[in-house]
Amino acid sequence: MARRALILVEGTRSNGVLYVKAAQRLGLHPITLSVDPAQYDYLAAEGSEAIRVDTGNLDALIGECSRLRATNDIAGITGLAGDDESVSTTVGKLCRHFDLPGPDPASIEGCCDKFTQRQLLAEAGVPIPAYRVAVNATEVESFAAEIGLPVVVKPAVGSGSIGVRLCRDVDELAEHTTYLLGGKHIWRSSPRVLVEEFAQGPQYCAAIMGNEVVCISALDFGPPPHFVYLGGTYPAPLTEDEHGRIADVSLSCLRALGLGWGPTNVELRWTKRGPVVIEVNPRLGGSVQTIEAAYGIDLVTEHIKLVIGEEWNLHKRHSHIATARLLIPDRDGILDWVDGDSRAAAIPGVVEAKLYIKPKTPIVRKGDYRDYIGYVLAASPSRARTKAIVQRAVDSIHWSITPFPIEHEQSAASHVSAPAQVPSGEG
Ligand SMILES: Nc1ncnc2c1ncn2[C@@H]1O[C@H](COP(=O)(O)OP(=O)(O)OP(=O)(O)O)[C@@H](O)[C@H]1O
Repeated sequence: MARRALILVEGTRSNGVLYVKAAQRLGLHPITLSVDPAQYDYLAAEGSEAIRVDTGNLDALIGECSRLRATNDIAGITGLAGDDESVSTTVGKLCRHFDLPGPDPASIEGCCDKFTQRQLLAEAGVPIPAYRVAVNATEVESFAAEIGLPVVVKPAVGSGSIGVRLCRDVDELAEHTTYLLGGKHIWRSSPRVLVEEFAQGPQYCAAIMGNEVVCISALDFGPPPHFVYLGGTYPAPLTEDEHGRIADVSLSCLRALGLGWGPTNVELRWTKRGPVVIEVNPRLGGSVQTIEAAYGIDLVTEHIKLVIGEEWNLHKRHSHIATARLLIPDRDGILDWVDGDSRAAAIPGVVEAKLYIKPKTPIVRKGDYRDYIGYVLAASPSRARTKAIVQRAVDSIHWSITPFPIEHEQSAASHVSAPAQVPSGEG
């Protein structure tokens, strides 16, 4: 009998290995298709099959999957869009081609362009920040003046907070516009920049499967002008009324965007006018392990079940308070040493403590999700206890970074302006 294969198009540093392992647990043979499989360390570490394919090219993917069908029963296909969200649309089309369960590619495409997404949400009356799309510096400047500073300026297509900045005055605005439009930012398509009202208030994220809000978390970010994701807590401390309003707005996004198949993540901020939608992503967020620690639901496994046409089970097995904390280096330079991960992992209540970096690695912070060097996840039945456990774990991890010599420091300084973000860092 042919083995049952799960095709994974591309991967991610956070969720990729979870998909590979969950597929194996479900008795499936995972096969990753990627433009560069070597970028995913877990494939070699797990000995998981990978094939080099131009995943930006639908015909190439169809060709490879057709070839694989000779020796495999393809049970399902799904995509793990890392930096390149167009993968999700291509995967939707690939599923349609092979008549396999998958999301609507047109809805995914609309969602992945932040400007189109804003337009669709605005038409449906979903609360969002004021926004404009600009193609040159003059437009950025005049739209920012129209909206009023501070504004958030970001690429119309992108993820992981790459190129997203808070511009509080005209100098920051000019500097970031030059960064985005002056050749430093890498554009996959013609440059378009969103200029948005800065929606101020605590940030939440609704994790949705199908049309069901599974849970809502509170998210933490590093200091402005960057939006470096620092972690999140499940469930968010919300009243029933606040929870209901966030859930309602999140579900209205699904209707506006034609989503509702598989996982969706809705990020919102609670502002003076209540919940305002920051972004809708048609995929699982990076918090699946935190959700599992809080509720005992493995959303990766449940997503794969949907992808292969099986029934999922979103039943919560328990209800704990789970917090994930990413460790961000406090300065640029060469990492001399780092330790304490096993000490942190041994603390009761710590689910996982990991370091992603080895000594002698140069560190140049970028001001986005790529900056994290470690991770701590803790859970307990009480909010205060979880908070204390996370703090103890973070405090157990130490490192030392020697700044670059002066000539490097000057060139590095142009990428960087974030101060220390994790109090546990050495020095
Ligand atoms: N208009 C805004 N008002 C307030 N905060 C914003 C706004 N736009 C973006 N942000 C902040 O910047 C972060 C990243 O922005 P956004 O989600 O648009 O970018 P992204 O690159 O798609 O990130 P991700 O893939 O993590 O969702 C948001 O999570 C939010 O904290």
